[in-house]
Amino acid sequence: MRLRFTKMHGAGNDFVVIDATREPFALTREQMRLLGDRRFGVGCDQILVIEPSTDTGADFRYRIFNNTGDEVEHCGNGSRCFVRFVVDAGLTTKREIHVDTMNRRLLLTLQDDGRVTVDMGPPVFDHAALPFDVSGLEPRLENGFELWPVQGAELAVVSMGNPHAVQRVDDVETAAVLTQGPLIEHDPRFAKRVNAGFMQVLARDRIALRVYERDAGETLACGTGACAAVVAGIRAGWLDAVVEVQTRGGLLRIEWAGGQSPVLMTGPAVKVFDGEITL
Ligand SMILES: N[C@H](CCC[C@H](N)C(=O)O)C(=O)O
Repeated sequence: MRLRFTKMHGAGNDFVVIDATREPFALTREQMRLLGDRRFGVGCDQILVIEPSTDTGADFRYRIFNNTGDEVEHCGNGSRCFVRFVVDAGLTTKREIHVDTMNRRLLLTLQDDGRVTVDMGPPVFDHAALPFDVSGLEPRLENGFELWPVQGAELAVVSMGNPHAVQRVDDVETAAVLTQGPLIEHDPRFAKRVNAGFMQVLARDRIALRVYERDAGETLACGTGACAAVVAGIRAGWLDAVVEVQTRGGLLRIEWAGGQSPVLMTGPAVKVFDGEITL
C-alpha cells in the first residue's frame, strides 16, 4: 500500500504523522515496525495517527504508537506536532484545540511564536494506576514525597497518562541511562513497563533530563518525561513551579502549581518533510 506521511519532531523526539481524518488508519503492527525502522523504513520514535473526533467535545482524536507498533497512552512532544500538523494542513482554523487521546482530553494552544502550549492534565501518583507494585518496598521520604528503591535507584513514580519512573542524578552526561534505563523499563514491578527518567537539578528553575523511553530507548527529548520529572522535583522540594527542561534535543518549559492543577508544557513543533512510502 502507498502511504502519505509527514515527518516531524518536537525537540528532536521524532515522529511519522499520518492523517487518518479522511480514510481510516489500517496499518498492521509489522507495517508500523517497518515505517519506524531507521534503516528499512522512514524511521521515528513514535507514529502519530490523527483521526476525526468521536466526541462533540473534542476537535480531533489522536493515537500514538511507539516504533514497535505498541499503542501507548500519551506523547507530549507528539501532541505539539499534532497541532502544528492540523493547522498547517488546514484541518482547523482554531488556535486552541481540544484533542482526545487514549485516556485524556488535552487542550493545546498554538502560540504566536510557533511554540505550542499543552495542558497535559494533572499528574497521577496512584501506584495502582501506573501500575507499579510496591509490595515489600519501603520508600524514602523526601519532603514527604515517596522515592522507591528499585534497580539500585531511588525512583519517583508518576503517571502523565503514561507511566514514568524518574531519578535524580548528579550529572546526566555520566548517568547510566543506557544500562540502568532498560533494567528499570523492564522491572517486573511495572506491569506495563515504564519510561525511565534521569534528572539533574541545575537550579530551582532549571534541570537537565535524559529519558530511556518504554519501547523506544533513549530519545532526544520526552515531553511526558519532562512533565513527570518536574512534578517529582516540585513534590520533592527541589524545584519551583516553572522549570526550564534542557533535553539533548532542545528546551521545554514546564509549569505546575501543585495538587490537581494541570501540568503545562510549552515547546517547539517542527515539520521536516512530507513523503510517501510503499509498505
Ligand atoms: N515511549 C512513551 C511514549 C512516548 C512519550 C514521549 N515521546 C513523549 O514525548 O511524551 C511511552 O511508551 O509511554
